[in-house]
Amino acid sequence: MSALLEVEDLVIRYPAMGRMRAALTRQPREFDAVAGVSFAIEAGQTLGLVGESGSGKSTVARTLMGLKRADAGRIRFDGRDITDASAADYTRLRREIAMMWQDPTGSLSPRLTVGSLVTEPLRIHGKQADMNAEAKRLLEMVGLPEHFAGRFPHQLSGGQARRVGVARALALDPRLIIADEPTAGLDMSVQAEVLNLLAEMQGRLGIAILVITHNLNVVRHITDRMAIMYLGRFVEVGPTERIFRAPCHPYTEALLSANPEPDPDAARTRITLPGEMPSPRNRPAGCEFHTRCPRAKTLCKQNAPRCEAHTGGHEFTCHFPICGK
Ligand SMILES: Nc1ncnc2c1ncn2[C@@H]1O[C@H](COP(=O)(O)OP(=O)(O)OP(=O)(O)O)[C@@H](O)[C@H]1O
Repeated sequence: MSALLEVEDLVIRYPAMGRMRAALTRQPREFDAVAGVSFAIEAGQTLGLVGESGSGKSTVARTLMGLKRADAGRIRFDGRDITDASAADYTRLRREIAMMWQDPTGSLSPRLTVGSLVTEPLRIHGKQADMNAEAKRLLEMVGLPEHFAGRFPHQLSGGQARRVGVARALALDPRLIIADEPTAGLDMSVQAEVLNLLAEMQGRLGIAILVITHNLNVVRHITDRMAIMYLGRFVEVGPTERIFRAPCHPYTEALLSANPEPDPDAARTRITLPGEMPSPRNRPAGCEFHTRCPRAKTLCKQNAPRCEAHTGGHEFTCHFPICGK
């Protein structure tokens, strides 16, 4: 049986400079913001896409939502190849793939009531339904009282706005939700509420979720598998608990070490990476992480490592993995 979403060798480019400048400097006109990523999400599974700002997470999400074209590779949803889907195809696909945007208050139209906002996807897709009853049902699903239907976005707290975002995403009974930084800007206690809500929806409705975040607590809380992105590529992919317990890639190790552990006995020594992530417009030779890697050796500067696989779908790209080959 094939996975619900399958992404194979996805490459996504942006223009680096104008034609004239490219000719004068003999530099390529485009650069790979996403440089060949592959992953699959089974029905009802949750995958976390993690990485620093600029690693290419949002670009992957935009392409999955049909807002940016893939330059190479394939995307299949429920067995259908949607790589070159038209705008009309995407209108239909948005019934099955819903997006939860990063800034919920900013993405909610200020003049619409919460009731209209949560039922808007139904109207856009021409669904015939009793909208008041639908608003009530959707608000109930996300734990908001019925009278919230009459409120406006500016009257909502950050956590309530997220719940409205989840309700909108659920309106068309999607099979996959793409959640971009679902807890950004929320207090810790509200973050936990929103994550519990997503986990509950996933468990109750069997919806698959792709979570895009740089917050490792989010990943640990709700994902089955995680993929760590660096410069538009995956450096490590595998079962979330296993990676938290025993990361293979030094970049994953550094990210995990910077994440506060709930259990102080399990706290790791913090690893501070030198410098910033290089630009994908100018990739380092050899292993692209070698310029910041505390464990880099001569080989890393010369040769790009191959992807190695452990059992259980745990893969990593490193010459000298921490977990052993
Ligand atoms: N419209 C654009 N035109 C040119 N380059 C872009 C564009 N959007 C993003 N980029 C570049 O593509 C790379 C990947 O960006 P992307 O926004 O996907 O990263 P991200 O990991 O989602 O970051 P963030 O967490 O800040 O959203 C970065 O180098 C970024 O500067």
